[in-house]
Amino acid sequence: MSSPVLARPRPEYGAGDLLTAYLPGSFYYSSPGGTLLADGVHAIVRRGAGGSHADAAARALAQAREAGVAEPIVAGAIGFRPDGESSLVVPSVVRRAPAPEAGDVQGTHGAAARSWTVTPRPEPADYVEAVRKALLHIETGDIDKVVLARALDLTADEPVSVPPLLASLVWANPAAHAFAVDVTAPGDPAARTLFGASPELLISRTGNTVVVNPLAGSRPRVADDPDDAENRRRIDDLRTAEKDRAEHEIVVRQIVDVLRSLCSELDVPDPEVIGTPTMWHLSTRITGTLAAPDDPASSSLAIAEALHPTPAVCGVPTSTARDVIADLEPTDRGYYAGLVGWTDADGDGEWVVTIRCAEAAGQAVRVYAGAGIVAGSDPDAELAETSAKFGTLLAALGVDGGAR
Ligand SMILES: C=C(O[C@H]1C=CC=C(C(=O)O)[C@@H]1O)C(=O)O
Repeated sequence: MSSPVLARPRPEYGAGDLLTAYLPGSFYYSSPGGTLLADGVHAIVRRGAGGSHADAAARALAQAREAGVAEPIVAGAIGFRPDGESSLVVPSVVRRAPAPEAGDVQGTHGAAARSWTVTPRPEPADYVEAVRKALLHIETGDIDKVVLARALDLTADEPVSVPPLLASLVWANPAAHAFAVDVTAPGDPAARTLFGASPELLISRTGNTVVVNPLAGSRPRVADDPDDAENRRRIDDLRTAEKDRAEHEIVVRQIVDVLRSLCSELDVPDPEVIGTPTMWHLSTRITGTLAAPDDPASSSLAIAEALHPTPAVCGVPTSTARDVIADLEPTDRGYYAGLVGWTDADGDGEWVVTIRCAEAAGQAVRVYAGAGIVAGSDPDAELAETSAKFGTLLAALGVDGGAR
């Protein structure tokens, strides 16, 4: 008679357990698909010259399996620029839990309330001027669209602790794609953590199904609107505004072009309006069936790299828009407008667009926000839109967002 195989039972975690267990240095990611906390570094994933992150990840995952790592993943962040920074690892230990729900997350806004000095980069008037210059590029036909971003540099009177900020972000919007990634590079004077709560899914892949959910076209959400009349008016306005529909359509078109070459079926519904605690956005939830899921080009990270940068963060045509961004934005984007997520050895995974985010190092936090500029954009309205987008992070930081 054979004896039963003894297996150590897998511990079960709740989303709140993993959020509470997060410490800087770990990788945290939660979304409606579930919660993931990854600790330790089994291997650092570096692409070779001219190679892709997806190829480097596939090699690292194969080696990790050979080394006996059970169900390895590659997790981390990739910066905006093609030659920019990346921070990808095969973690030593991965814990998973269901998606966070309102009830199981403790937190408050302003968890880190303290005194801050705030320096806008550039000054708001200079951002408005940059939008005007971008509109000239659109008028002359160099580009159809560009996303112009700005940053706020915040300095606290003591070192910034990321865990309560992350908890605040998840508490404020459990349905967001919340993340915290160690992005410290050799030689950095202090550990750096990228964290945020992105509403924009770049791609999720489960088996042969992919979901891509671009957002573009926005209105600030009114917090104090007792009968919701003003918010309803803004939603209707956004749904029908020609400028916003055009801005959105540019993004969907580029994404569909990429997915068509990979999918045997593609469902592209009409845009709808979705809300975050601070914004309303036009959203299109695209679903596809992969024609060749075993092809390395169909892994979640390979598709994410093929889609990046979408015109939700860069523009059209991509390379000219990138040049316009380099010319008009005074600060390097770093990890902002890149991608954050994870992929496993089967190619399944989830990557989000790195927006509604900040980078913390020592006493400093840099918060980013951008807005899509197309023909018909109003420079003052774009400034107001970026101010509203800062609200996601500023609320968590306990910084008054007025007139930023
Ligand atoms: C670039 C950002 O947002 C993008 C995502 C949603 C709506 C957007 C917009 O309406 O401009 C942007 O494309 C950002 O939040 O920094």
